[in-house]
Amino acid sequence: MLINPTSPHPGDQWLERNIVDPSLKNDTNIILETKDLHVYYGDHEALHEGDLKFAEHQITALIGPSGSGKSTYLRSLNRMNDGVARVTGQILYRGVDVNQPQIDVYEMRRRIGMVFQRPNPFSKSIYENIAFALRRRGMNDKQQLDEIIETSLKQAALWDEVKDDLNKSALALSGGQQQRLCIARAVAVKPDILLLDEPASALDPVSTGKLEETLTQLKDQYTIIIVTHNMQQAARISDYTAFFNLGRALEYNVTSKIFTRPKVQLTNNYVAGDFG
Ligand SMILES: Nc1ncnc2c1ncn2[C@@H]1O[C@H](COP(=O)(O)OP(=O)(O)OP(=O)(O)O)[C@@H](O)[C@H]1O
Repeated sequence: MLINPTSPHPGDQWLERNIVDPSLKNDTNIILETKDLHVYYGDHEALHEGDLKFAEHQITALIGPSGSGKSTYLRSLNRMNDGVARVTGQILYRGVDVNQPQIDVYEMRRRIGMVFQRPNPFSKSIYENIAFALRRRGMNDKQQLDEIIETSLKQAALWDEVKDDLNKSALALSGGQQQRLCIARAVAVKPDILLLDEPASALDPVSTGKLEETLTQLKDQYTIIIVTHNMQQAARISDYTAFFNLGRALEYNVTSKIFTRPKVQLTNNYVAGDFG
């Protein structure tokens, strides 16, 4: 059955977006879960019906047409929408609702880190870009800082390119290197989850390839949720994919199924490039 992409209620097929992969039905490896999530910008409801579960050490891609609510959803997960949008419903990180008033937002964002669309390094050296957050957390031991900075740059697959000049300005790096530095900065504080909002959209194909390789390696240690417009990228790097349309997560499944045998016609149309 064809679904009208402009209809806010594509009927019973909504039910079919439900999680079907057994690993996601086993709640023991669920690190993050959203329930009955609604997000409003003023009177405009930008997101509704976004019930998703994320398994540990998996990459999940959020795909869908422009304005479908992917970034709104992602930014709600670590409260980046605070002061911008009103969020109702539950966002459970290891069973704890991140919107509870007693939550330490700074600590929560350390555990649920974020990398933005455009690389945003500070106007400081490569070393200081990473040391900054560590010092803020009270770490001042030079040897300890050196070790963590080296490990983080290695995890972000940037170490070999910058190890001989860590005092160089981060702004002198290429766009792709800057984005990997932002990943190094995010992983230095040992998060559990990394949220990435179209991290490759400003990068050339070579840098994009390196970034994808880096993300694939990072999933051994982190749970990754990535918004992308790039279907090939979602298919290449993600284990699970959620298709968003008109403010709802319409279908969610293992990536291979979303791209080869989606249950919802609209998902099929989107991944086939019929609209976007
Ligand atoms: N800061 C904001 N203030 C008001 N409305 C917003 C804001 N951010 C997003 N919106 C609206 O919320 C809806 C969802 O936008 P969102 O950016 O989440 O979609 P998206 O799927 O990420 O789109 P894109 O792929 O273009 O980034 C859109 O109607 C958008 O105009």
